[in-house]
Formats: sequence, C-alpha cells, structure tokens
Amino acid sequence: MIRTDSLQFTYQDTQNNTFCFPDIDLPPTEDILILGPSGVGKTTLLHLLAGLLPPKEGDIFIGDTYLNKLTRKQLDYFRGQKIGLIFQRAYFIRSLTLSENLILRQRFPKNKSNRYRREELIMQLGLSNLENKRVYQLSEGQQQRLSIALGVIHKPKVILADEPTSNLDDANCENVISLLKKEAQTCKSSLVIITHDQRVKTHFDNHIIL
Ligand SMILES: Nc1ncnc2c1ncn2[C@@H]1O[C@H](COP(=O)(O)OP(=O)(O)OP(=O)(O)O)[C@@H](O)[C@H]1O
Repeated sequence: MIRTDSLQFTYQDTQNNTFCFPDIDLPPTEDILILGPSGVGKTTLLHLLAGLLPPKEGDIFIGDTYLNKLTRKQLDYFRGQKIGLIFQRAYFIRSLTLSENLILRQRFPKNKSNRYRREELIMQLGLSNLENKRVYQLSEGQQQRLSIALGVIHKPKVILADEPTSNLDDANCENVISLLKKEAQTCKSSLVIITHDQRVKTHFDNHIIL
C-alpha cells in the first residue's frame, strides 16, 4: 500500500517553482498510471515516493511506514527491502551475467540469495537459457525484462516504474505492461507507473494526470 498527502517539492536552485502533487492512495495489488507531459514532474514524484528526494511538505506512507521519519540510512535499507524500482535505463553490471546481476540484487541489503525465486522469475519473464549471458550480450527487450526481474526479485510492497516502455515497439510495450501487472499480483504489491507513453493508458483504469 502507498499513500501520500499534500506532497510538495522544490529543487534547491529553482526556489520559485514548487511542484504540488495530487494525493495517491493505492491498496496492495492495485495499480495506477501517472501521466503528463515532459518536465511536469513525473520523475520527481517517483523519486519522492522512493524516498530518493525529501518532500518539502506533505507525507508519504508505504504500508505502516512513515517515510518522512526515516533517516537516510533507514531509508536506504527500507528501499532495498520494500521498494522495487524499475528505470527506463536499468543499472546493470554489464560485464556480469544475467544470473550474477540477480544474485547481487538478492544479497542487497543483507539478504540471502534465493535460487528458487531467481529461477521462478527467470522462467516467468522468458529469460530461460540466458542466465549465463553477460548483460551486454542481451537484446534491448531482454535487458528490459531483466530490469523488471531486478525490480521485483525481493517481492517489494511497492513497484515504481519510470517510463518502462518508452524505448519499446508495440509488441514489447504490451509484453512489459502485462509482465509488470503479473509480477505486482504475484508479489501482492502496489504498482505505480510513470509515463508519457499514451499506448500504456488503455491498460490501466486508475490514472493521475500531472
Ligand atoms: N536536480 C534538479 N535540479 C533542478 N531542477 C530539476 C532537477 N531535476 C529535474 N529538474 C527540473 O524539474 C522539472 C521536472 O523534472 P522531471 O524529471 O520530474 O520531469 P518529467 O515529467 O519526469 O519529465 P520527462 O517526461 O521529460 O522525463 C523539469 O523542469 C526539470 O528540468
């Protein structure tokens, strides 16, 4: 579950430009799409929800945790355990294999690697037989699916995806959206997708337009 109340944010060097965001109240297993033109503050909102930026005003709750009260160290730990971040360009270690990237993610922070979960995800995301390929040897669509796997391998409470489809053709766009929805259902997570990709709109009932 994710809930926000009266969120506002200002970048330090742009004092006059305060972003005021609509409230979000999203139960587990539900999803929401946040749409809006370039520069309106979509990524800023996602970074607030992930605890990567501190709000100027307003509150953020994930489950029973009040994010505003956490120290930076507690936030890092919480994010590693409870939040799944999926970026348009994922942060892989390109010289490692697909499996090695997943193992590294599983061990952070302070978790044990779980082979069963790894194999389950690799199968669900259609990455079988690619486990030993290095990331730079994967196609863009395969890298996108690995980025989803890295975002959900720890069964986060909230999945936050920033422009997960913008570089993809129509078939891969459909595929990524259905994979994200499926993983959110499996993990009983709330799913927040931020995009300006109008193709994604038809797949979601809940929209917020910034
Ligand atoms: N670190 C920063 N310092 C100052 N201004 C910033 C910073 N990051 C973003 N901005 C500005 O804040 C505004 C919102 O940026 P943001 O990246 O949230 O928009 P967006 O809606 O995600 O855009 P896009 O769809 O192009 O990715 C933009 O005008 C941007 O220039």
